[in-house]
Amino acid sequence: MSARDFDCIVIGAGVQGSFTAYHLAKHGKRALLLEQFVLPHSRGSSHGQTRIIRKAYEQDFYTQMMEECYHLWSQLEKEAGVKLYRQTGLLLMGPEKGRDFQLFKNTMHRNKIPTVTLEHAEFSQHIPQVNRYPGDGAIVDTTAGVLYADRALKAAQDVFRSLGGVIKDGEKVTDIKPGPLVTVTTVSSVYRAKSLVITAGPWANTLLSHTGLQLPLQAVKINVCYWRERTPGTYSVENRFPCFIHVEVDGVEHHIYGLPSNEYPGLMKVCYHMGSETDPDERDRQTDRSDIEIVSRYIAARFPGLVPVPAVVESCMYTVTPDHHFVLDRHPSHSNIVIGAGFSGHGFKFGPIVGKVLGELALGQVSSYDLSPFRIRRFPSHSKSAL
Ligand SMILES: Cc1cc2nc3c(=O)[nH]c(=O)nc-3n(C[C@H](O)[C@H](O)[C@H](O)COP(=O)(O)OP(=O)(O)OC[C@H]3O[C@@H](n4cnc5c(N)ncnc54)[C@H](O)[C@@H]3O)c2cc1C
Ligand SMILES: O=C(O)[C@@H]1CCCC=N1
Repeated sequence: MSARDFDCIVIGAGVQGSFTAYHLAKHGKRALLLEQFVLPHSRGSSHGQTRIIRKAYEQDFYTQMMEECYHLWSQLEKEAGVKLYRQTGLLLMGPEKGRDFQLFKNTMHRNKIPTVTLEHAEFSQHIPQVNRYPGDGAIVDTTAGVLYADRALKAAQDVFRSLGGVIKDGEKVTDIKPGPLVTVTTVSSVYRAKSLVITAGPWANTLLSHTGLQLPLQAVKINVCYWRERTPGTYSVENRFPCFIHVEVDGVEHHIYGLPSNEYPGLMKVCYHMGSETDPDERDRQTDRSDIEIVSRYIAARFPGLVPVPAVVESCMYTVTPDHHFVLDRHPSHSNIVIGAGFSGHGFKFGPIVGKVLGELALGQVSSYDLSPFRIRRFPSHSKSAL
């Protein structure tokens, strides 16, 4: 095998590509992870200090995947010798009789996820920092918490390297030639491999165009807002404030979510779970702030301990599918090309399991999970394969 020949090439060193490469190296495969930017970078979807991890979901299949995923996160913590997870619980709020609240609640109960339901009196006793509205339900997924995202990405990449994996960063892929051996051309070299995994985040369709496939993916810019506590520590991890998701907030289409103040002292991250469409190469030209206005109004009404003007605004991107479910599948025309895309703003926590599943597909194995919710063929009128 020459230095440019691999068992598998993975394009994109975000959370999903890094964990796919990690999984392949753990299985003794010679893997190459290609990244267009110099690592670490903040131009995709996986940067930033924190993400929510939870078992609370509307669908059983996500909740069930999280069961093993928690073990895989803890395994990486041990291998890398770093703390990646902090348990805080996740407070789910929303109209008690509403569809979304009921879906979350029923999934948690059906799957026997440890929960605590907060009735009105208990809510004001345990969460005095939030104004609860009449008719709102509140239930806590006690398994949930915070993942230290930047640290986690580095840990997966470090372990991958320590197992003999090769990372080439600052090396943008410019062409893909499908075949029994896939040829991948970058700005500075040409590589070949028995299989290829494309985990390119918001750039997925740019890369897929070399293979004759386009998916219904929308890249959106998210304004990541941090809000100042009037009294520092009010909503902090130390003060046992949990992560939260508020569903079906009055008059807005998408969830609002937040994490306890932690990474920036005195500031709490609260965001709207959607943004405005962007070209990933022109992210900073998307200047729409309507999501910030939505969160600001929400904070003024519900979080009296926060100043409703953002103190820090950072940028990140989601790659959204029409049903907000992931794409985890083989290419319809080239079975040795595997695609992980469309993580729709909730994929980080699944990194280790997504890496496992994509690695299995790349190795021609049967997946450990039922992948029917994630198949490309669920988009019949949109996906097209020209090759
Ligand atoms: C603000 C925000 C908050 C979020 N909160 C949560 C949360 O609380 N919990 C949760 O589970 N998830 C959350 N998510 C979602 C999660 O972070 C994403 O689903 C996940 O990071 C997607 O990872 P990815 O690897 O698919 O994409 P990316 O991280 O974008 O990685 C793709 C990589 O491919 C590279 N690439 C692209 N084209 C090429 C090319 N031609 N050549 C080489 N490399 C290329 C890119 O540079 C990039 O590094 C959040 C996302 C955002 C933006
Ligand atoms: O995935 C998550 O947990 C977060 C919070 C809810 C909306 C999206 N991301």
